[in-house]
Amino acid sequence: TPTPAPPKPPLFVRLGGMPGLTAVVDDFVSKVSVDPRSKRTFEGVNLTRLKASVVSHVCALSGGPCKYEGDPMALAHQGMAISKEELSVMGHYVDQALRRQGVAPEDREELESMLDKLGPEVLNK
Ligand code: HEM
Repeated sequence: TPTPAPPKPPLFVRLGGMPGLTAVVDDFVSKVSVDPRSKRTFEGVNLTRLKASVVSHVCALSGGPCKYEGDPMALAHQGMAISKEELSVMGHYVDQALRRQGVAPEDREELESMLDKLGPEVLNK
């Protein structure tokens, strides 16, 4: 009888656990917060605190051992009027950070499709 495929570890583990995820978030937040096309909303924001909060959010979403205690997405982006372009600039830097960190293509896609689903919650609030 055929051997069943072994279960995949959670996405969090495939992203490299806390060290991998921290490196990815540090990379893309640093880029998106200085790119002239997307830096607008980051003025005066504590990036260290923001990075920690985003790590905890993505960790929880990807099956990691975190509890996200920040604001829900629509509330966190309230009053920012984030545009499609700003979201797509961020998407570009997320993809670049995942590649740089050596995350496998299918795992990259899994995270990116998770983030795509949150787009409507952050856009135009
Ligand atoms: C799917 C897309 C996104 C996700 C999942 C996301 C996630 C988050 C999270 C978890 C926080 C922290 C909230 C808290 O600590 O209470 C946050 C805050 C923030 N996000 Fe996003 N975000 C997204 C898109 C964007 C985009 C496209 C921009 C701008 C280009 C942006 C700008 C900000 C800023 C400036 C803050 C900090 C607000 C503050 O501390 O005053 N976000 N986001």
